[in-house]
Amino acid sequence: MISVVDLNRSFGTAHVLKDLSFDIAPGRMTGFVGGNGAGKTTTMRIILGVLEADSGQVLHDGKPITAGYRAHIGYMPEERGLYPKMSTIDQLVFLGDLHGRDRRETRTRGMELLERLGLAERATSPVEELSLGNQQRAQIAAALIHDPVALILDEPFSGLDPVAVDVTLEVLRDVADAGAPVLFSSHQLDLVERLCDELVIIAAGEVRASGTRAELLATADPVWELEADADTGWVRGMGVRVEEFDGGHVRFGADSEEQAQAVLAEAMTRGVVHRFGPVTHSLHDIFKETLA
Ligand SMILES: Nc1ncnc2c1ncn2[C@@H]1O[C@H](COP(=O)(O)OP(=O)(O)OP(=O)(O)O)[C@@H](O)[C@H]1O
Repeated sequence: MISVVDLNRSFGTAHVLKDLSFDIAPGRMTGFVGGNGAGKTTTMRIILGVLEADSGQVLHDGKPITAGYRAHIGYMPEERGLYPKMSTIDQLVFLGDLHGRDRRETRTRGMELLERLGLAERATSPVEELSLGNQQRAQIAAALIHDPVALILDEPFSGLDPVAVDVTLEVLRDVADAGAPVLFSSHQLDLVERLCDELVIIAAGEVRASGTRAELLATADPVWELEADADTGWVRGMGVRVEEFDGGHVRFGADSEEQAQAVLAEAMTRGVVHRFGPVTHSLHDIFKETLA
């Protein structure tokens, strides 16, 4: 388990991380979501030790994280950092060297990774000759080449086509399934919704919500929708919270299923009901609500 505990960090007068705390559990994919400038990259850089916090701690299994453990984390930084003139496979072997890995084994492992990521045919091309999406795949391979004990990935899916997203996801899932904690930031909520086991939503350097997808969805206020052939303005008098109203269509929050059913019963005495039921929330709704 990697834990960040009460992290604070300022740049000049801007206080960008404020008592930020969350866990990255082993064997889980944790999505780190927040708007531009929320503090995701700053947090990741502090976890990796490339930036210092003003206060707070990064723990590994409850103890201060060590340089030795950090060296074995697979990191994909926001500022991508491969050597443009070096071929992808040589790059991977070079990174393996830095981790003291056997060159022949690293080359084999590198080719396997490139194969899985759909980049094997370009293995010997200089990185600068790859398309942006393929450079991104090469970066993912670079984060994985030393069999990392944990993964911290800054926007790993940006710029990837849907097929590449799927293969990358499989590869990351394998790392998590092997027991490593995996944290990735993303703006793409649909992806986060599909990919991650746990979510941490931050805004202005503070955690606004965290938990599993189901836990977050359960925190959302239950909302119902009613569509009838007659005007539904009377719903306002039923003691529920009307969120949207447009003639025969109304969306409202109720404290209980019974209260919502009472609205349905009333609607049926007034005319034909075309549709009635609870509204299924998406993470997108939660995200908007959390950041509102
Ligand atoms: N080296 C720095 N010097 C000054 N300000 C910085 C520095 N690094 C980050 N900041 C500021 O800290 C805040 C948080 O930035 P950070 O990059 O962590 O956000 P983010 O959530 O990763 O955003 P994005 O999704 O846009 O990448 C921003 O206001 C940013 O301008």
